[in-house]
Amino acid sequence: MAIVLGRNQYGKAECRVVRVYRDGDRHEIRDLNVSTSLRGDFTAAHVGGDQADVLPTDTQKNTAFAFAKSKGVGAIEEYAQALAEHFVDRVPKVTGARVEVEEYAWRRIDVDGRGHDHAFVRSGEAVRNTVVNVEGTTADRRTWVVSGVSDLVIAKTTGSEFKGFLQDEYTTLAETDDRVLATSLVARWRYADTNVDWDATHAAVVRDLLAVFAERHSRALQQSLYDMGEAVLERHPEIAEIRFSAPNKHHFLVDLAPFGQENPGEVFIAADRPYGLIEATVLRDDAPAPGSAWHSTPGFC
Ligand SMILES: O=c1[nH]c(=O)c2[nH]c(=O)[nH]c2[nH]1
Repeated sequence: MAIVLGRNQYGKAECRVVRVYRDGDRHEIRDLNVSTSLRGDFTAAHVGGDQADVLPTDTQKNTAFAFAKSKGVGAIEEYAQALAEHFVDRVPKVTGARVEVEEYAWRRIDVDGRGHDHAFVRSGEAVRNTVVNVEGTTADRRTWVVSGVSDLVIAKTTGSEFKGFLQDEYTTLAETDDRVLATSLVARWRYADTNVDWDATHAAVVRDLLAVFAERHSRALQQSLYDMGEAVLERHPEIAEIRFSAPNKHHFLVDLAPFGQENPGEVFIAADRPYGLIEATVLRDDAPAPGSAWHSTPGFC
């Protein structure tokens, strides 16, 4: 029997990069969480502790900050791609790089109807993210971009039912044709290529997800996810597939009868645990193979 090194990668997780643009009085702020991960043949580092081929994670962190200054932060997809290409091109042993970027949104503080020049408030609506995987150097480069959104907390107070489900001796859930449907949506979508207007497409996809959730009657969260995914793929030919992870944030009707009150869908208890966890992928049947697009992105079926 021999013991050998299996799959491995290494990098700096969660570099909190804040880039302020201060070209005039009116500043701009970009707030990122950047994680890098390099892969290749790093056997010598693991088996024997030889660091000769190892670009320290500290250097990877420094590069993330230096690029925020020298290249600026445009769309997070572009910034992540530049970083990933740098590591693959410049570090001899690196054959693949994964760069994940989350972006926290800020908006200007409104003072007398005008957005302040240099004071901001975090807008907590959702977190935009991207994962860029690059393999091979210039002549033989492959790039995969998966972008998405997390913490998109959404609810509808009607237009949702759940009935006709399988029942057995353990079933107690009542059928309903009018319930609150709520989730904290995580969606990630894989682009078919890299020739994309990243900011515009991201905004449009989020708009489409929200509109379908709002307007389409839901027979179950599963159906809502499928409908949302189908709409995104119909409207965005540049997207090959979309994956969802959606906790069903149950809202249970409170029994107010002991207090002599009726409760026609007005007072709910929002339970935080346990929750149903509904996950689904919606894709084109002729979607290009995912390759390394989903490398190290857990939490999706
Ligand atoms: O939308 C739902 N899907 C389910 O699979 C499920 N199961 C459950 O108890 N409630 C719900 N709601």
